[in-house]
Amino acid sequence: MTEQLKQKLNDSAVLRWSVLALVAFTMLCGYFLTDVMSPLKPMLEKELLWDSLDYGFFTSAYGWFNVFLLMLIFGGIILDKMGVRFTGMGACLLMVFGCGLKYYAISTTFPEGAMLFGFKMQVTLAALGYAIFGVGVEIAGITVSKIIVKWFKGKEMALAMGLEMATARIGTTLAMVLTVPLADFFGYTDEGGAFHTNIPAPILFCLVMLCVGTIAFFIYTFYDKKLDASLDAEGLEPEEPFRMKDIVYIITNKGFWLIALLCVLFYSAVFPFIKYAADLMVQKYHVDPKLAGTIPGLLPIGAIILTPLFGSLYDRIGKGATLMVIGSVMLIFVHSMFALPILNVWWFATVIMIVLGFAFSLVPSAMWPSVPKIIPEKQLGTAYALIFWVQNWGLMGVPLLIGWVLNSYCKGPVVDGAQTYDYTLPMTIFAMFGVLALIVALMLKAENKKKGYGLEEANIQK
Ligand SMILES: NCCCC[C@H](N)C(=O)NCC(=O)O
Repeated sequence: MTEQLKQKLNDSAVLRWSVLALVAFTMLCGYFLTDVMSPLKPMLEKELLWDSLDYGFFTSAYGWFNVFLLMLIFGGIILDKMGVRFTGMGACLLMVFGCGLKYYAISTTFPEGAMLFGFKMQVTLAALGYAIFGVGVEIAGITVSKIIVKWFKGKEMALAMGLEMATARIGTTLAMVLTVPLADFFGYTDEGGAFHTNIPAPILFCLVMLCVGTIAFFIYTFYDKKLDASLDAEGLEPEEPFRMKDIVYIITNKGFWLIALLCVLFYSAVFPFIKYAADLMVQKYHVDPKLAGTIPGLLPIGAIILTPLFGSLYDRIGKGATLMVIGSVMLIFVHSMFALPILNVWWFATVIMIVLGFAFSLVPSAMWPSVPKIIPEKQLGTAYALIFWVQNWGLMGVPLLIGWVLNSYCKGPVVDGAQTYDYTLPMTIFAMFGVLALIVALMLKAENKKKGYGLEEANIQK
């Protein structure tokens, strides 16, 4: 066997970082669409006459099919059985289709009073599109995690996961910062002289981005084929086959459940918060609605810088379980500050958002690379899928809960035709998720000590 053949494809640093760039870009496009509606909440209420419950219902749709139709779990099984190329391409096509349906719903004027499943026709159709997209982006997420393990195991795995998440978060930042300017740029002034933002414009932009992201993933599939060939040439099985009984192994593992619980609790206090953060800036910190996405936009920016940094720290010195505990403490602090009636000024909100950026980097950069320490590689697709499935209960339920709480208990007076809200109760709910996340993080640290998962150990093999 020649020296060239003996070398696996992922031994080439240039190649493995290049494939990471391709799949991370696909995720960036997915994250952009995920949060594109958040800064538009006040405009949706004003222009399309949605209320907070409509918005909460629409936002919760992200998890409907993942949770109730078990699409994520099927996705994980398909991933372990059919491989990353087939599953990733399928996930990309679902994202494009879901986004297309959402664009159709938002750009169409339906007859007044038209209802579907008890909600406004437009809201329900947009939600259905978002639900289909949610299946695609989540399955893309587990596929990309598995791709990273495939290319980076025994190398810079946590750094690679951190960089992938950081790139994806650029999508969230773009959603926060670009959406309103895009909607305004394509807006129009009616005969009465009133200006109307163009809400569908940023969604169309996302649709185009998702098509480009799908092409990027398609290019990746060629590298993946080559990697499998190089593993074959080395006499290594590309991947061990998956068996159904592997699911039993995963769900009887206490460490797995602790990670899954920490995941749902932590992310319930972050992603659903992002959906309401722009509105919080307007309602509590009196930020101009046109700029309201800018401060929450800092959250992913902080994470973009810090997630790879903490990932690299975990690779080199370990302390994964401790990082998750510290991140949870910071989460409680941040949401308590947002809940308390103190310093209702934009700069304080900015400082607090930056601290949340730290927490939002610490926990994910330690949590995701910890899963392969608890679960064997051949079961990873299913394990990530099961964790995402548990997490999706929160991503679905919490935005709906917050929308309902706002509509039922937090309404203030209508000012200049716009409904005002008091965010104390929603922010207290988010802080409670932080408290529960801390308890689970401490339990995970104890379990690691007992079972020796190696969560406190470095990832890079010397
Ligand atoms: N806003 C995108 C939601 C993606 C959720 C996904 N299940 C996930 O948790 N990914 C890891 C991350 O930290 O983004």
